[in-house]
Amino acid sequence: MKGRVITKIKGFYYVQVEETTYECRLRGILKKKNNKDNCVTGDLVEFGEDGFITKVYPRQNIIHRPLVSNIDYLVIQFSALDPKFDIGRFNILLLNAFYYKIKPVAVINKIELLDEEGLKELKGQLDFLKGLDIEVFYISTYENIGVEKVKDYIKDKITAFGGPSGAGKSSLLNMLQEEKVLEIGETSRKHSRGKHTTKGTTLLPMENGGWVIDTPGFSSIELPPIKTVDELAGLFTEFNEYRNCKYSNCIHINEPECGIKNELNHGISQSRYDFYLWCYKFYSEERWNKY
Ligand SMILES: Nc1nc2c(ncn2[C@@H]2O[C@H](COP(=O)(O)OP(=O)(O)OP(=O)(O)O)[C@@H](O)[C@H]2O)c(=O)[nH]1
Ligand SMILES: [Zn+2]
Repeated sequence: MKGRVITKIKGFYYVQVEETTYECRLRGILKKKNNKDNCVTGDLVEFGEDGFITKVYPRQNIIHRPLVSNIDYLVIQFSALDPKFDIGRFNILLLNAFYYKIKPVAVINKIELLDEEGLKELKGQLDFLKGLDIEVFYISTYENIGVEKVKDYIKDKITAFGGPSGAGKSSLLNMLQEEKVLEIGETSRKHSRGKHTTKGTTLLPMENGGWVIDTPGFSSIELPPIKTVDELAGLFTEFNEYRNCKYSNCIHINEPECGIKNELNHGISQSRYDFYLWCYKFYSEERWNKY
């Protein structure tokens, strides 16, 4: 049978096939010593009637904190106020999403705290997301505004969360996941779900299909291990269209006739370009010269 690993508890893998969860183990041949990546939460696997997993399907992506694979969306969640929205930190999360090949979705919570003027200003700051084909949801978990729309959008997918402390990630997670506790087969009861069992990352099912990852993973301050300036520029996907620079090795900083700089305030937003410069400075000073 083919199913999805939704959690790992003490060496057992819980594999969901439609409405049922099976307790499985990994075939020895699939185990590599000291390798936690053999089979992880999120993996699509093949298993037999004996409960042994015989195959782990190729992954679309994997992250290690929390350890989980095949993530479809990263919800980048901030609050409008308290704590105040921070475009710099927002861009850092966006960079992570592109680096780990996870489609980003922006969620701004606590909008009931903003007046009309404030909301307009915030929308202006996030206007560049249209050009990146990224959806933005303005929500309030307190007043249940916009939560259903988020739910619809991430239906049938695996969704991770990131954002600063206090943005309301736990509040949103609680509203997205299905109320009923997962049904786990008899045999597993002795191993599972006690308060003190060590448990891996868990996919929490949503009512209409799909899962949310139980632990918010990405922080708004960590920068991904980008190795070169080309790799960095490649993660600004809005640059792609305008890369008709005079010099083929242009890094879009001081060179003349740069296709990116020519597009400033047209195809390329100033705030994104400023963030690119900020990253370039950070990586070249703090990372790239320290081999
Ligand atoms: N005003 C307002 N407050 C909210 C809303 N949603 C959540 N909060 C409050 O914001 C605070 C932080 O919410 P959490 O859900 O714990 O935030 P979090 O992002 O999980 O925070 P960490 O666990 O620190 O990462 C709590 O006091 C919530 O009650 C909202 O829509 N409006
Ligand atoms: Zn250029």
